[in-house]
Amino acid sequence: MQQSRKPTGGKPSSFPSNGQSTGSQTKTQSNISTMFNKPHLANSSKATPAAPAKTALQHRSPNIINSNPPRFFPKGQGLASLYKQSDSFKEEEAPEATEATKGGAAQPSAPSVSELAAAVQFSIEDLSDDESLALEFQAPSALPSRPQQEPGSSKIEQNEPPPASNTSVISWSQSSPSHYRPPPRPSELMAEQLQPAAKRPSPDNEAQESVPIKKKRQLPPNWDRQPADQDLKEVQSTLPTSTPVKTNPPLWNTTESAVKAQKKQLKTQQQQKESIKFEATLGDMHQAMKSHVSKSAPIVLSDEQKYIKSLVVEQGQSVFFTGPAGTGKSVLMRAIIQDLKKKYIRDPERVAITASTGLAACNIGGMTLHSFAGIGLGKEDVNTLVKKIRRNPKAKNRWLKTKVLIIDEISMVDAELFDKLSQIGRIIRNNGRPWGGIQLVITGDFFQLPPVPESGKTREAKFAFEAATWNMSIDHTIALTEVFRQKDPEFAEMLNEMRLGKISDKTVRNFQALSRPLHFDDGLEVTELFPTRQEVDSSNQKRLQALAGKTYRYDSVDTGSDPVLRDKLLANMMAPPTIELKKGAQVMLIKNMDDTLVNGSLGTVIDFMTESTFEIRGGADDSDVESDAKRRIRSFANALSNKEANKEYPLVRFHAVDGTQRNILCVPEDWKVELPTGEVQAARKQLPLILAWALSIHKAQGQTLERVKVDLGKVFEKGQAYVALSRATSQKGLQVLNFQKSKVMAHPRVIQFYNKLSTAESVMKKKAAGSITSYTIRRPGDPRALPPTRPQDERYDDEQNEEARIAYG
Ligand SMILES: Nc1ncnc2c1ncn2[C@@H]1O[C@H](COP(=O)(O)OP(=O)(O)OP(=O)(O)O)[C@@H](O)[C@H]1O
Repeated sequence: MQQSRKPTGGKPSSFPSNGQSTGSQTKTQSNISTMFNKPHLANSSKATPAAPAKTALQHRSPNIINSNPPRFFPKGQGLASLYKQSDSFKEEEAPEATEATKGGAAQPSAPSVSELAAAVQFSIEDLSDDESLALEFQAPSALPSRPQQEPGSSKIEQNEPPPASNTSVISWSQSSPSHYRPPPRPSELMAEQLQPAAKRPSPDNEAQESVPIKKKRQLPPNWDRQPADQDLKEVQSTLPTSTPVKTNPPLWNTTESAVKAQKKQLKTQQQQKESIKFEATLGDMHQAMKSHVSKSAPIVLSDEQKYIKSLVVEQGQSVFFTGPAGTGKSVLMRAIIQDLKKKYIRDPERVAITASTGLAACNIGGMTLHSFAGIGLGKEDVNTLVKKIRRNPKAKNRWLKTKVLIIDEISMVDAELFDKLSQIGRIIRNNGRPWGGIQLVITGDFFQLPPVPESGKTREAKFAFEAATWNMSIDHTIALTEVFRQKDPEFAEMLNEMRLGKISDKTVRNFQALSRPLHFDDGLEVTELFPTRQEVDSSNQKRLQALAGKTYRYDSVDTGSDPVLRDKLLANMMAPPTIELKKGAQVMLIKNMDDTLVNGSLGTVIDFMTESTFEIRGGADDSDVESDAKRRIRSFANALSNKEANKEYPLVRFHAVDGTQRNILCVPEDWKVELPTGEVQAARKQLPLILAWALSIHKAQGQTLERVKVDLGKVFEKGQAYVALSRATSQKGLQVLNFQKSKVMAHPRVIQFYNKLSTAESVMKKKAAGSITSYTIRRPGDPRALPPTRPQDERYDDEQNEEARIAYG
């Protein structure tokens, strides 16, 4: 979650700092490079400044509120404008209003700004209490014609903003010239989306060419209705010219009955049009929310990260990159995946994305290693498994097509499986190289959670690095050394000692001092981490029951062609099948929204409301809404015939990583497990939230948490204590109960493995290979990379394992 690092300077420690200020972002590095006995990184200080933090989401998304009121309505006819009355026109003109202005007074059909404002302020409810008002409604025949303007001659074109990036905001006053055209017909819209941007016919071609090609967006469902054009005309007819305006009095028939009849007719027509308009705008709104929500500001990779990415993507090397918690392994893996997808854009099946567990696989949009391989539980011998795969055309095809295999959270893959898969690859692909010549990209930290021992087996599972084929499968082992998660170098060092299982007395005292209770007065409570799921569920349920008020239940919508496979794939998904919430519930966001609202952000449910209500109220508390606006909210909420549109969703006050509080209406999001071809095997639509008073350590792996409470008395597995405590970003936000040295168990064989890396580093140092801890291993017969001086005994072998086991008991 933490993205800023402060310069610390000072003397080198086991986490020497190499901070730098990068633009608006101040950075602190907690460098653990000394753990690998290497000098401090020289190049890492050249990191490119981070991209500007603001995103479209903060300004435009209707379901995310920062300090700015929401202003999103693509066609300039949004609910917000109705609520905000003329204010919205004082500050910024709606596109239609601007269009009218462009036309000047000579355009008879173009309404003035004040007419537009009056028109959009109009509400059905206004009619019911205005008995004395006599109106005549005249349906317009068409939209106002587009004024003929020479390019560059109009005020608007002169003031046109620079081309927007796909994350930048185009406010109403900065709309692209294309926005001033009448809305396209659905068929045109569809054709336009299918065409390459450069070929799109447009009077604003120049402007369009400079705008990046947008992601193809689905049309709102109601646009498919027949006859679509008719509906569109109806919607268009409700645009400013269609609204009866008091400044244009007709010839009145002033009899009471005539007035009543006119009012009734007007009301009916208006209701029909409002309803159509609502469906159109809500459809758009849904789409817009999706597209904004999924955007996130890119993190600028450090030099270490860039180096590894280039080894993988440009040089096609098999790489295992590792490093302590918070060094950006997941961030790097996501960047690598993105680049590999681009590299193999013509044949996406060349890249297989996998992880050791379902949860980890979901986090990177992949499948489990077992599923990829098509081996079921994989307990049989290699020959039996090969036969099984050959009977499964999809699995066989995956093995044959894959060029790059991504494996995340390798610490939970056991050596036996690693060797079996390597052998299977050789047989199925008829290629004698490990894994049949597939390029491997592996990440994880063996000091974190270990492989789960098979039930019934007495033997402790072996780590993947202990596999016989490990060394020959990997070209480079690289350690990331720059800690991003913890800003405080002292805390980062305490965690590193813990990781290595070598805790000094000072660190013991420091951790013991963290047993005090945490108090914050911003309403956000501490997340408690437990080793088992049962403890987590019971703790969360107790807290939920203790809250007064109505319970809101949200069931996921799960899809997938094969129900058995679907359920299996969805079983480990972070998004739960059902979530119950109440006002006051503490929740955690489980999707990245932008650079400050990320997977792991904590918040409190402060209300429940529909999307349209949220759009009008801007996420404000009831007390902030004027009574007139409330009446309008009710009016429009009633106008929504769509059941989904009336559904109430939780409004969550999130504590963003930049210290701000942001109110977000959390609507369902999509999670998919898909094959590289894009075929969806399973999908879940659910709120991006889980209850977060308590979390399991297993689920917390990979997360960044601001406030954490851990009782080490309950920890039973090696690596658990380190995973739990290293989720915290600072000592200030960490409470540790029952800290004992003996509870912090680093696995001796893991220590030994990492010590080997530092030995390798000293060899690599001689090569002056730069700042990266890189351990290059030669494949048999491969003359590349391996320095001839490297002693053979650097390979990890079973003899050494045995020694280590004896030495450490
Ligand atoms: N290059 C970077 N610049 C700024 N922040 C970064 C960078 N890389 C990672 N981070 C941030 O550091 C934090 C930890 O990153 P990440 O989760 O990828 O680490 P990790 O090594 O995978 O941790 P863990 O092993 O605990 O899962 C995140 O908040 C992430 O946004």
